[in-house]
Amino acid sequence: MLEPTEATSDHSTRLDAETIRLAPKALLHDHLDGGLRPATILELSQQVGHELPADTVDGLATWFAESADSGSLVRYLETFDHTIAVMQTVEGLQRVARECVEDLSADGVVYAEVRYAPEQHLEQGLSLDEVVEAVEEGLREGEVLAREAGRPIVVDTLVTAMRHAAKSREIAELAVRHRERGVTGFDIAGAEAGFPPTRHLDAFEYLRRENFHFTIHAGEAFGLKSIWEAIQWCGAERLGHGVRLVDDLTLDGVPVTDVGIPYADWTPEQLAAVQLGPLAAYVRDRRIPLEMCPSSNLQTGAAPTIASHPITLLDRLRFRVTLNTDNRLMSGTSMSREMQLLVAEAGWDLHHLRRVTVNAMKSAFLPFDQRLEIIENQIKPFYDD
Ligand SMILES: O=c1[nH]cnc2c1ncn2[C@@H]1O[C@H](CO)[C@@H](O)[C@H]1O
Ligand SMILES: [Zn+2]
Repeated sequence: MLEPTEATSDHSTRLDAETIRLAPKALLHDHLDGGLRPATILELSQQVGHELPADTVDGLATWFAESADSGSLVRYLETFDHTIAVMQTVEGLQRVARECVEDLSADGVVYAEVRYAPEQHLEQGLSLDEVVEAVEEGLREGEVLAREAGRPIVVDTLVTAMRHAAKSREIAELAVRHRERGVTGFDIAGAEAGFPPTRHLDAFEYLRRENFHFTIHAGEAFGLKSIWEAIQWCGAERLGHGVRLVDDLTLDGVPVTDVGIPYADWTPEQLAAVQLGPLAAYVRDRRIPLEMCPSSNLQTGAAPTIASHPITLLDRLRFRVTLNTDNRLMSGTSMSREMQLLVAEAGWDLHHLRRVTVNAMKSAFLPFDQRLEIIENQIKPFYDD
């Protein structure tokens, strides 16, 4: 039987906003082109002559959050036109990457894998390799600044191919070419419905032969079939989102999403009685990491509220859940904010935050010895204090 999760009063009383901000965090799913500072978009857009839907920092931040809040993944993705437009030069890419590292480190993130699709940054003549080199250069600058500020952080990249395009094999080769220079993995992203991951089998087979790591966005805007294909056909090591995995769970024959009790209030007996379908059982048995992004899912309609977001049920059922931001700009969020939301609305405490943090670090594409070092030297000393 599963052990109930104890909420210790000691932990909950300590969980003010500042404690959460200081807590070391590991982030596996964050889009570089979804995390720009509004002020930077404004400045860069003037330099490159790109017209924006708002002309003040606050106006722009509001425009992104509201436009992304459409309930549809396809419309959510349209907002990226305005970030990608200012990421077409070496200077633009370097600056965005550097600021990304500074912002994550200021939020207490000690390890991050940031992803982006190089094929979307070729409009002004850069080559795919030049795009990757510019981003890596900006990240290294950011790491130096963060270290100088006393907040060390390691940031690697996942190179993404767009699932509607037909470039995944070329992009996979690009990722492998830069494996010694900060690229630790590969991903596919973009509209999910109509673009199954099996369209990109060639890329995944190549990556496996290269002993390279990859994750796949699956089970966000489309259901179990997408998750099944990502794992069983493509061989994904992790799942981007994976929220729809709850469609494979029932309690007394009722889909868990129809039970109508906030997940934080489920009793140990109810949790123990949840029935896992074969795919969900496989994912839990194999400890396949789920890169979950609560706020993003509310915006795209993949989950209704924080309290009823599957992350809480899947965590209590001991799936290997990780907590992520997805797109900090579009969701107006940060790792601290995602943690605060779960604490305020879904019954999470420091014990759960520690678990998702250690899970993320265990699931990172960073080499094992470096993962252990971060867990032992940065994560455990804080959470076990
Ligand atoms: O939640 C998401 N689901 C699917 N695709 C996404 C999501 N967020 C961002 N992107 C897509 O990934 C590209 C590379 O970073 C972005 O340009 C966006 O189109
Ligand atoms: Zn994503």
